[in-house]
Amino acid sequence: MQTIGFIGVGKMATAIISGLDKNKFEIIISGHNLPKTKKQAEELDVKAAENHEELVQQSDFIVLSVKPQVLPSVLSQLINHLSKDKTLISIAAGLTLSDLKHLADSENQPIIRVMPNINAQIGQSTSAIVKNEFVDDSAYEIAQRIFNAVGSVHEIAEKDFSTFAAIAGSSPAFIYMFIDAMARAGVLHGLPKDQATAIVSETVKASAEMLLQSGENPWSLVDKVSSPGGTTVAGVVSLEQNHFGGTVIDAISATIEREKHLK
Ligand SMILES: NC(=O)C1=CN([C@@H]2O[C@H](COP(=O)(O)OP(=O)(O)OC[C@H]3O[C@@H](n4cnc5c(N)ncnc54)[C@H](O)[C@@H]3O)[C@@H](O)[C@H]2O)C=CC1
Ligand SMILES: O=C(O)[C@@H]1CCC=N1
Repeated sequence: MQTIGFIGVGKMATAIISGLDKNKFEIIISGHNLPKTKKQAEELDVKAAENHEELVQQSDFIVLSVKPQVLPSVLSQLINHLSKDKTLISIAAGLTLSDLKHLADSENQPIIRVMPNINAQIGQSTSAIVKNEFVDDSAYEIAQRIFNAVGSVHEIAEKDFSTFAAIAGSSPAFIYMFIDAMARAGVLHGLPKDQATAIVSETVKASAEMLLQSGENPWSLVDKVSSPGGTTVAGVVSLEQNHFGGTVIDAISATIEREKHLK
């Protein structure tokens, strides 16, 4: 059985570990506070390493799940313990395969970059994956299996990772903002907040399902909902007049821009 080590056990690592079948993968974790790591290991039903070095020694795959600003110092502690039969997987935003190779101080270290999202927590992450030339087919297939266990995996070119990170990694936050704003409008007009949030969430979920299942493009569905002289088109025109599309595009561009300056 392959052993997967997670360094940094915060929101993302916890979400991913929760979705993995412990009968198919051996899982080991290490953090920066041993008593806390041991408690997390108990809760997640996985092993705790005494330190990062021990984790690396015992792991076939090492998932770097710390913040991008912390990752360089973590990786610098691992340099002397890495070998070509161990694959590094980074889920950090903003650090390229080339940055990671440089930080690992190795010319031919197998490295995979993945961008998951918070929906891993319910087994529905939309993740992107890319590898360097030192990852063999079998390691790449196992890495894809790890992230397929918590959602879907898209192979994309590394040049598109910043864009993917914005429209899939960060976008759940923007979607929650949209849901909350619409629910608040429901409250303004008399509905209880919990009920309004549930109503909007169900509608957002079904509308996304509709797009995926029907294969129609979003604007043709907008037109289907908008009766001539009816209610929907009044709201559609108000959104347009208030720069809804442009505002969303600006937010994605700002997110992409920030990703490029994280390290
Ligand atoms: N939160 C999200 O929605 C997403 C996050 N990511 C990426 O995932 C990575 C982790 O993000 P989160 O889980 O959100 O952050 P987090 O802050 O919840 O988790 C990071 C964990 O690392 C631990 N840590 C700090 N210093 C450490 C060290 N020296 N050694 C070991 N552990 C240490 C912290 O105690 C914390 O538990 C980041 O690089 C982020 O860019 C990627 C996609 C989505
Ligand atoms: O906000 C962040 O930096 C991370 C990357 C994608 C989602 N959260």
